[in-house]
Amino acid sequence: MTAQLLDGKSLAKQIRAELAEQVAKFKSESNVTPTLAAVLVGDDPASDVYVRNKRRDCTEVGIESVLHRLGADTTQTELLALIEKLNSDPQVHGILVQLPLPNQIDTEQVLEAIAPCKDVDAFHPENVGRLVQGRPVFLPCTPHGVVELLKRNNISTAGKHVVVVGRSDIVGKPLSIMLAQKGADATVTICHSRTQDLPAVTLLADILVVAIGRPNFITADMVRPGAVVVDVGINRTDAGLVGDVDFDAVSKVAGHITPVPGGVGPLTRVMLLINTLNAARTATKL
Ligand SMILES: Nc1nc(=O)c2c([nH]1)NC[C@@H]1CN(c3ccc(C(=O)N[C@@H](CCC(=O)O)C(=O)O)cc3)C=[N+]21
Repeated sequence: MTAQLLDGKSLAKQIRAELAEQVAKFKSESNVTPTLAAVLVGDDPASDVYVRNKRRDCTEVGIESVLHRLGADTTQTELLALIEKLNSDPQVHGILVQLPLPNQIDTEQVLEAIAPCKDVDAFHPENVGRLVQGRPVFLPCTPHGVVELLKRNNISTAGKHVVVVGRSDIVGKPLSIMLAQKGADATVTICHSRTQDLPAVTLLADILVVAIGRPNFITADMVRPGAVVVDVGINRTDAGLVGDVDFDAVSKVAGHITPVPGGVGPLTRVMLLINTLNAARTATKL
């Protein structure tokens, strides 16, 4: 192991401490408690854990979280009715509908039903559009977590070649756009399952970000010595939780690397808290 570890877990803890102060100040000035409504449909055990962790984070910083648990057989109409209720509830500042949703649910329609001003995941097309135009209200949590992890470790992206592997709507696509924008100023290449000679491209990366959901997919021969490697993958295998990067091998060649767990994941959760506080600020005009 020669690479320097990018410790998301302790950074997230530090940011939560900063946030707790901001939340306390906001509460005393406004007499309003920032509130997140979390909607959990069905009984996926992983989703259960995620939502529990998010709610624990909320408690830690003084944000109220209200869980709405719906059965696996919930209909589209029932879920849309709940979202409508949360949209018009002035006590609720942020709405999180945990993904994935059961098969009978039209996910796109559900995400579009969330009021954009309460869309703390930034999944609504209005918020995606605003992000692309460089005037976001909310930043998507995982991409924002990656950007903040780099920033707080003094890793500049300006002028650097960032190679993003994965083009998902929740990570690869928005992250690529954010990194190419003014302020971040990276040169961005997006790779995906149809990319020809992927190692030839990843070897060019000053900063390599991987978000594809394939355990240990990135091997040492795909990484330029000294590169920064950010692993967004969360894969549950028989060997436990592993990322998309073969950590043991890649950490011998990389300059910096994120672990899984303890890398990007904890920061994703922190960004949800930031968005919820900002939603409450906007609703309260403070
Ligand atoms: N509406 C919605 N918004 C999401 O942001 C969202 C979602 N649905 N569905 C699922 C994915 C996944 N995701 C993670 C967040 C934190 C960790 C995290 O904290 N990971 C810990 C380990 C936790 C564990 O043991 O699983 C770590 O990497 O150290 C992981 C995954 C958010 N997602």
